[in-house]
Amino acid sequence: MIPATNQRLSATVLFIFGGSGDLNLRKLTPALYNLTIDNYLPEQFAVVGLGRSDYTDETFRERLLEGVRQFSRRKDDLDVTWDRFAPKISYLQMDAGNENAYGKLADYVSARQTEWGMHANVIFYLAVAPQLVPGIATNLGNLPLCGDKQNVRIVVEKPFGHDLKTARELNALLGGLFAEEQIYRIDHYLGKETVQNILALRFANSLFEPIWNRRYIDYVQITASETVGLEGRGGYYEGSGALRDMIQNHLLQVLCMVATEAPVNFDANEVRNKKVDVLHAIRRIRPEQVNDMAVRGQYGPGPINGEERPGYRQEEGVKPDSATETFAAIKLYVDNWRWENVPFYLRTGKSLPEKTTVIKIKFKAAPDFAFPDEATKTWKSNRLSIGIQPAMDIRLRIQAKRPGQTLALDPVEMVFSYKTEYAGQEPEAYETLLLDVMTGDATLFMRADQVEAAWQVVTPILDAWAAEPPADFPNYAPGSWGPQAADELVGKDGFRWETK
Ligand SMILES: NC(=O)C1=CN([C@@H]2O[C@H](COP(=O)(O)OP(=O)(O)OC[C@H]3O[C@@H](n4cnc5c(N)ncnc54)[C@H](OP(=O)(O)O)[C@@H]3O)[C@@H](O)[C@H]2O)C=CC1
Ligand SMILES: O=C1O[C@H](COP(=O)(O)O)[C@@H](O)[C@H](O)[C@H]1O
Repeated sequence: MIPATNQRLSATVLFIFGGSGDLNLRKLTPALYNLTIDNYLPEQFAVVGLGRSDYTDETFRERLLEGVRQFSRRKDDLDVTWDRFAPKISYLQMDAGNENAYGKLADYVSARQTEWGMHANVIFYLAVAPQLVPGIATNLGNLPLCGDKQNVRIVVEKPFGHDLKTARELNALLGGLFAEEQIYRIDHYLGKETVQNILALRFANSLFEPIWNRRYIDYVQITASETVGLEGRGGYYEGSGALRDMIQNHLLQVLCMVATEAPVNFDANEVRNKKVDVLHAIRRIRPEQVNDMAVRGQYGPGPINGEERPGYRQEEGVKPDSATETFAAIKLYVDNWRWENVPFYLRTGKSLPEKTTVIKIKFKAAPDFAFPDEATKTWKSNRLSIGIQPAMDIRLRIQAKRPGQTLALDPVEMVFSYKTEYAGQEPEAYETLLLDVMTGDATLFMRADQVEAAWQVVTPILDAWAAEPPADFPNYAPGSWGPQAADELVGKDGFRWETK
């Protein structure tokens, strides 16, 4: 989390493997640029992009400036701030598979330390495809400078492993090369303001905690829907699918924020211990239960918002008979004192009608016997909606008396909106996360056991789906809310999906 005060950071060298890639262009450089505007970066700061592509420092900076123009949340005073930031950027052409090239990184750090006259923190950010991670980590781990547990950190992007086995292998590899406190496994949802705010809402207000349990809550729904299709990421997505891409990481982390017990303090390990307890408490789905607890879908061709779209199987990099799911909905139970038998429904998908991530917490209905029948026609139970994005808000639905001489009731909402309250100036997730890596705060990052516990939750579903290829793919139209079976998943419990 960004420190309450504009605390001074130590001198830092940040290496970005995948400097020439999309993540750096869209997210990392715009985030660093915004941290520059806010004066969070230390005076002695250097960022080095790495890749095989041919750039000079100058052409690399030009490319990144384009990225800032296109993707930064703020562009005001662009020339002035860019001139302040650009000299800190350089490019190093290097094939990550060439183990002899890594000495150059150590030389670069020594040169900066000599120039600055001080020791520097060193961060290696691995913004590369997952298959490159073991090799890069091994070469870095062999550098003597990485023995400095205090000041050298490695950041690993998602996906963290392809399944439980490969996640364990990667954890074992990283654990043999680095101390756990040096390893920062990114889940960018944890950097979102609205996700962090769940803990503030729950534990900085006395109002909610007494009713935040099975006695008062009917169910929890977490939806992360996207209108986009593959956006050229077929090569990655085809081997992943919605369950691995979104639920194993982002949505389970959001579930943990909703379900966790109160931490005693906000130390990284305390918060992560409490969250991993939730993952351990999730009821294991037995193979014969998978069809009752999980639904998968894949979009076909068709129009979305007036635009004709190819089906998933027609996208580049996708097999014509692909069994990869672009939609997944699952039902989970958290078997502990607080949550016994409260269903948690999670769903995500591509080519859906809207881009939204929202949590709906539905409370049990109040008894209505005292009110006349006419008054209860629109009776709705209380519901807390936590808008993660694009709407960043919290809405509490209550019943109100409609003004007039008759006793009629309407459901109405009490709203807290970031836009009205904070003028929409929230930092992007990557700003928060990069700053956290620089300050050495791992609270919002995944610990090895958390990643593995999350894989354990989805493993039975992944196994069952792999064993039985879907017979009905493609089974939803672009612009719809996924396959009909997803409605039945909640419908058979007497509920329906809620986005509005
Ligand atoms: N893009 C996004 O919005 C998001 C991406 N991620 C994750 O970030 C990671 C990177 O994704 P993304 O930026 O989209 O991928 P890209 O394909 O755009 O970039 C891959 C990068 O890896 C570099 N690279 C590939 N092979 C080598 C090599 N042998 N030696 C050195 N560099 C190499 C490429 O550089 P060059 O070609 O110059 O060698 C390029 O800079 C992935 O794990 C992805 O899942 C996570 C969330 C969002
Ligand atoms: O990690 C990923 O997240 C994005 C969605 O992120 P958001 O912040 O826009 O909600 C998703 O499109 C992508 O497939 C996935 O890899």
